[in-house]
Amino acid sequence: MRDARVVWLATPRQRERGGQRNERERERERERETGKERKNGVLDAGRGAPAASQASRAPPRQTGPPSGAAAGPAGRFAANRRPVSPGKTTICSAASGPSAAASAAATKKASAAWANALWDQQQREEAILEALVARRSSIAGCRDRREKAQLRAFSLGQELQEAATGHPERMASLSEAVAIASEGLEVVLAMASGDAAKGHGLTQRLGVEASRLAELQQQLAELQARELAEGTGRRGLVRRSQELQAVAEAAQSAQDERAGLLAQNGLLARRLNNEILGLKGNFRVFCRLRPQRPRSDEESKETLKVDMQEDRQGLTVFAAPQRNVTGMSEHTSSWDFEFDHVFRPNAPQAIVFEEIALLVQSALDGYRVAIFAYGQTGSGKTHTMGGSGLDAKEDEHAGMIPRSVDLIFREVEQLQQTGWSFEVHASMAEVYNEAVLDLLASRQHSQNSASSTSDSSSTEASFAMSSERERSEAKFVSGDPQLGFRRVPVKDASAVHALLRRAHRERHVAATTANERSSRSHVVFQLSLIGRCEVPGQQREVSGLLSFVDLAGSERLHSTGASGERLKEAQHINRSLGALGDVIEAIGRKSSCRGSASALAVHVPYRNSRLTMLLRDSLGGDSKTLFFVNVSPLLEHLGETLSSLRFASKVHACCASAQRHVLVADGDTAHAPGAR
Ligand SMILES: Nc1ncnc2c1ncn2[C@@H]1O[C@H](COP(=O)(O)OP(=O)(O)OP(=O)(O)O)[C@@H](O)[C@H]1O
Repeated sequence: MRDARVVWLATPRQRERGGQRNERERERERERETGKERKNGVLDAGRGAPAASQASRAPPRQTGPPSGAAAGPAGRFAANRRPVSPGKTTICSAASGPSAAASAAATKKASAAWANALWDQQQREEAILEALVARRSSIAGCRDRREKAQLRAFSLGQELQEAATGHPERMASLSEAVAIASEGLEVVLAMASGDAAKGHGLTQRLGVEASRLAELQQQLAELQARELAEGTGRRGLVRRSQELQAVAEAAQSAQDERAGLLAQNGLLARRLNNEILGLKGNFRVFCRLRPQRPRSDEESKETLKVDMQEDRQGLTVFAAPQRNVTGMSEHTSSWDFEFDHVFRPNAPQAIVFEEIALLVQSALDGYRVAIFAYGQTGSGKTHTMGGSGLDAKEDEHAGMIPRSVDLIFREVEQLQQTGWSFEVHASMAEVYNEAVLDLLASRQHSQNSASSTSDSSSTEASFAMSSERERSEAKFVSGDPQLGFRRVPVKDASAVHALLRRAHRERHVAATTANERSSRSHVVFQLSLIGRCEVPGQQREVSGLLSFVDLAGSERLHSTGASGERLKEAQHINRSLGALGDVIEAIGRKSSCRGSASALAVHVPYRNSRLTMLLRDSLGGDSKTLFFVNVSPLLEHLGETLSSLRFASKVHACCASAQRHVLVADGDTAHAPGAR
């Protein structure tokens, strides 16, 4: 376009002047060349046959004249001016004389040299001519081509001028279009530039978004993988939990079955236990001899002579030998007694407890069990029942009560594993001069909390806060002592031990104010046991009662010579012990005629004393009763010892009689309330 525009911009006048100048130059050039040709006229002849000139150039420089005439200008020149051979020159000189010959030879030689030089010059000129001819030919060719090109350019210029002249409007419109297109292009370029900037920003954002997207995709993939894994894990957990549930159900059913079997086994064991007890007798009497206390005033006193046979559960008590009136002979009185078991003075508490453990356990089967300690003052009743201070749970001297409490709660714990649950209540009362005192009553306000916890110190502290007046006023139970009794719920053995310690202190306080009242009163400690079995198909409820009775020391009024308060106490004690004996004797008779109409006619005089009223539920019927008769080792207590042993022997006789009747009437059946 630009070339076209440049060509188009030259004016016709300019182009005409350019053409005239070129033409004049060409004319001048032709004249110069024509002039040259005139000067070189010699050469003009050979211009028409350059090929022949070329061919004549072949023979090289020679020492003699050419052998023949050469064709063409070179040949002609050679024919006119042939170089002279020196040999021929010598021959010529010999014919005309020696000096002439020498001169001729020299001339010949110079002529040969001149000819040769001329020959060389001629050769060079020919070469130049040939080059000139070739150049001229080339120039002529160029000139022709230039002329043709000038003609062609001229015609094209004319065509262009015609085209420009004939289509100005189109050119203008094209130019305008080009301008518009240029503007449009610029706009497009500007837009493209803006778009490029925008595109760059967008590209950057796109990059950020792309990386964010990639990140999100990766997170999604991770989540999906995790979800897959969790899904697998969840499925595994569900499967595992189902398996565990199945195992748990199987274990539960096995446990139920085991519990059922255990319950049945326990039941059978207890039935067997109770049958053994039944065979041994529901009334039993154990005799326990107290050892002589070392390092006491007893060491200097005469001891009672007692003979115990190995092959039987009995003993023979000997009086001191007595001389007859003449003094010539000596007589020793002796008394034989039979009991269910006799413990020697050195028998430890644990051995004694072994003998009563089954009896204690039967209270958990719904039996009413009563364990009495009977004997004169200082014979070891309290020691047998409570041990050293009633709180020696872990002590080897711990008595039957703390050991029984521990056993009961151990058993309760084991029974819980077989589907049993127990409610245990404790009560403690004292019967003094036919009055019943509730030893747990004064702290009733704190009993519930005290019983539900094994923190005995807090209960003791609260108990200590109440004044002695409050305690003494609150403790007396009027009316039916069984109804007035407070039964305190206890959760474990330590709660019971705490109660026992406090009751012991309470009793001790009373003893200081009432002068050895402890030995002049009966103390009754009871645990009521209500058990429920929840095993399917074996549901039942049992209610047992375990009573420990530390009886007041028996006393022979005529031998002690007591009077006043002591006499009154002794009378109450003897009366209540007599009433107890009567009740036991009536129970024995009733048991003897079990199953007959006369059994109904036997009246059991429970209401003859506060003690028997209190123990009404613990005596008779299907209850199990054990009497410890404690014996002092001192000879000086022989009278009291014999009295106690006779009382115990009477009880044992009744029990033995009743037992024989039971065995005859019921065969080997032992009555088990829990088995009903
Ligand atoms: N089996 C025994 N072994 C060792 N010491 C004993 C035994 N029995 C009793 N004692 C001791 O004999 C003394 C009197 O015993 P204990 O107080 O138990 O008699 P008690 O019959 O309860 O008297 P009381 O009727 O006056 O209360 C106590 O010091 C006691 O420790």
